[in-house]
Amino acid sequence: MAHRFFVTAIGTDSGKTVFSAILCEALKADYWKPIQAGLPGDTDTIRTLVSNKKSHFHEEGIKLTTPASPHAAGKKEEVEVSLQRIELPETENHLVIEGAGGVLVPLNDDENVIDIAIKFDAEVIVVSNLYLGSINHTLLTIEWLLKNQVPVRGIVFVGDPNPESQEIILKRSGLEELLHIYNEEKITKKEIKKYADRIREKI
Ligand SMILES: Nc1ncnc2c1ncn2[C@@H]1O[C@H](COP(=O)(O)OP(=O)(O)OP(=O)(O)O)[C@@H](O)[C@H]1O
Ligand SMILES: C[C@H](N)[C@H](N)CCCCCC(=O)O
Ligand SMILES: [Mg+2]
Repeated sequence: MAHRFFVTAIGTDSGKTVFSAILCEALKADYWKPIQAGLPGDTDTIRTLVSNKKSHFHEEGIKLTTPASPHAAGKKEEVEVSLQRIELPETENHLVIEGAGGVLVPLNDDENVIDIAIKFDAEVIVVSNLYLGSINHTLLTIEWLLKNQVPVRGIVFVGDPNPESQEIILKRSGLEELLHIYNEEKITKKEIKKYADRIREKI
């Protein structure tokens, strides 16, 4: 059966696109960014990072150029941002869907980015950066997801190892660590392939 994953994080600029590239490479999966706010778009970045020839990069659902929360970017550009306007691309392949920012980033007055994962029955993967303060951000994100019955596949840590933080997050959440992405000097196709080899057997 084809997997459908939704990659979220505990904030913005956290490594969702990098991890999405890794997951696409590991599964030769398709990629889709349902709401893009800001340039360059993540889909173009993913194209430069994925090496396999099977992955297909679908057109973004809603494209905004303003680097802001989708609700604000939509208002500024006079574009309607709503769940109803976002349609799943057709594919038989595994699909990696990348959110925008974190779970409760608003699309509009009533809807949030995470509603996209719920609408399309995707399993959520949480990218958790390791910085002072990240325990709270990570556990709040996971608690919200689990209390709202959103299926969470696991956690991906990004950054310098912090065993105390990682252990307590895993223990309190009961979730599995799927991958640890270290701080790399540069993110290129080579690093993406290296991490794809590590996550392949876990997913
Ligand atoms: N492990 C890493 N090592 C070094 N640089 C990284 C790593 N992970 C991410 N980066 C860099 O950090 C920046 C932000 O990462 P990325 O674009 O993946 O974040 P994002 O969560 O997708 O952001 P957005 O919310 O805008 O979609 C990028 O320039 C990326 O190359
Ligand atoms: C511009 C940025 N890179 C993302 N596309 C959107 C992030 C929205 C974050 C909103 C917030 O949580 O304050
Ligand atoms: Mg991104």
